Amino acid sequence: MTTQHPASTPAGAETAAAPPRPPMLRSLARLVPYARPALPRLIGGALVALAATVVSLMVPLVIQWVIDGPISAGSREAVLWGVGAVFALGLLEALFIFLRRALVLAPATEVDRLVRQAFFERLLRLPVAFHDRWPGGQLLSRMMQDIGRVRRFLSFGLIMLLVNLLTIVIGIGLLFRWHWVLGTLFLVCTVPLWLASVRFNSRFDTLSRLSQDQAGDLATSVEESVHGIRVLKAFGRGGHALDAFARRAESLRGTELRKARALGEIWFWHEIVPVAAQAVCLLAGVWLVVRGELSVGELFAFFTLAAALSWPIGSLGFLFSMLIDTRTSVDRIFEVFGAPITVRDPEHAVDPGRITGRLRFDRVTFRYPDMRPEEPNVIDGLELELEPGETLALVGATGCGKTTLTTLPLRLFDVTGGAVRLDGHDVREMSLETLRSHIGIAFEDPVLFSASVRENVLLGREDLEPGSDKAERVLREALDVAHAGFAYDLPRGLDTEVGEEGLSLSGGQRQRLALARVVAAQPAVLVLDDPLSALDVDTETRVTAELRRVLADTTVLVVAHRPSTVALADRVAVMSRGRIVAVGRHADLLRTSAEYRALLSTLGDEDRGARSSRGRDPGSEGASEDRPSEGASEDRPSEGASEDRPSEGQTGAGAVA
Ligand SMILES: Nc1ncnc2c1ncn2[C@@H]1O[C@H](COP(=O)(O)OP(=O)(O)OP(=O)(O)O)[C@@H](O)[C@H]1O
Repeated sequence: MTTQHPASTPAGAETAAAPPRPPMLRSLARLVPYARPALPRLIGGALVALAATVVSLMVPLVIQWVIDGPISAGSREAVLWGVGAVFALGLLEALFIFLRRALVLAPATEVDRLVRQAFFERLLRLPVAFHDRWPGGQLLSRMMQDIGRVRRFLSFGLIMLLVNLLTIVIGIGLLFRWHWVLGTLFLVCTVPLWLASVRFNSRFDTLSRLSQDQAGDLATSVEESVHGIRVLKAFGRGGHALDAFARRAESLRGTELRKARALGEIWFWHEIVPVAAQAVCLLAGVWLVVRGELSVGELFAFFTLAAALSWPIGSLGFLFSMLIDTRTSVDRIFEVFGAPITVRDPEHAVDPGRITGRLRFDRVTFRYPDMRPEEPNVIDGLELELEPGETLALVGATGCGKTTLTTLPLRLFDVTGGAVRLDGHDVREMSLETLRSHIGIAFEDPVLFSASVRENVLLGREDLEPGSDKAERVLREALDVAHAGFAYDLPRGLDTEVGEEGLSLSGGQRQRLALARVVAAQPAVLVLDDPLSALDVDTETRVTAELRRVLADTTVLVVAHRPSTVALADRVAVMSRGRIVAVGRHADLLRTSAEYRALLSTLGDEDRGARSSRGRDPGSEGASEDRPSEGASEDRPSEGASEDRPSEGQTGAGAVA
């Protein structure tokens, strides 16, 4: 992703429509709902910090009293009392600082946890369209880095900023108490500081956003490279990925350096101004003492207080930079919170009762949200109906919209026109939970989680008590149907952790576990997006036969990329440019549809090409790709039903010709 600044959202269209940035206070106020449980302790921490400041400001007053009183009067005992009081005030201040830390640490971590949890929950609820557009690294950096920054600000920056500002106001008020000339001089001397601060704030604000977006880009580089490590290695592109990473790291470094320079500059002003103010005030103070308008004690106290104000003034630059960084982080976090949840439960969900599995695409139109207006709809007024218990294969040229169509019944995307109906109900009228309990999906690219085989396969069966007899039965049946018996031979059997994304397994093994998962869910409607593409033909044929037997009552919509997958179907629908152009039994279509014949011949070519380049799934048993084994061909559902269902030879280009 190229960095987008200042409103870093990944899609160009979304950036253009990005809402205006809220002012600082409104931006930070969005944290209040998450900070509410922690507020009492945070306020307590702020009060204690204020008490520490008040105590520290009392020291100059005691000093003034000691100099003008006991020292002038020569009372040794009173001087000792004064020294004791200064010591006691120092102790009290240290105690208050300790208390502040103890009070705010735990609540800040609690806010951190709450925001993190809400952020993750939001990520889970946001539609697939959102995740298609946002790079993972950007989300990860917001989740980890930005939320961590908010925690640090709540536990330290916010309180110190408030307390130091208050200290400065009270301190300058006290300076006026001793002599208005000194107070005015001190205040005037700080004017360059405030001017430098305004310039710093706007400059640092821009840099802050840039660096945080660049950190997100960097995280995306790592995420993409780790994810695609096999491709990088296979193509020897590790060096290229490293170069790209180094360039991004260098950009981030550059921005961080500019930030550090800006911070260094403001630190300089914050350090120099109090010292310069003291020098000017010293001159004026001595002159006032000589004129008898100020006592020595008052002058001494003035400087003690001015010195005590050095840290609050000096720290402001750093605290403002923290504030700006935090505001940027809050903006970045709330860009995700503010992203619309477009696929949501209806206000009044219908309960469809028992589902028979009639699936109808009713003049369905669909286009992806980020498509340009001149691009045609991906699905364009498509009509298709699947009878309960029917298996329908969807075939079509690459890019015609098959995968897109499979995402619509489950509402991974919502149709942009028409409706998908399940047993006559528009799927948008049902709650997502109900809908997803009736429709299952298996993708060509199977995703497994870092969990055991058992947990992965039973992912959709929350209703089953883990380890119960029923759960075990469902698990074993699903593994049988998907021909995933290899799972029993893994080092810890079904308790074997399959590793991140199941990458410790072969592609075919992952596909079969993903298929077992959808079979175990026992939905009324099953949507299969070429889920057996990594299997050799014989294993695929056996799995297909088993699916047909077990899923006799299940409505199945299967995307077929090869003739052997068409064997699963009662009927075949031919898709072209987002529409169904022919639908019928395989044999009928062979006779009546030239498009189908042409398509099958290309599918046959692709099939052979794909299988010879892909190689056989190492986990599958059976014959070689080109010569089906005897046993396998006996198992074939197409045998004896050659009229209706294509066998390998029939569906290839040769058969069609
Ligand atoms: N997230 C997306 N945003 C924008 N356009 C997309 C998106 N996903 C797919 N498309 C476009 O939609 C069209 C249909 O894609 P789809 O994946 O549904 O085709 P397909 O028929 O399944 O192709 P294949 O057989 O190669 O898998 C393609 O032109 C594709 O570029």
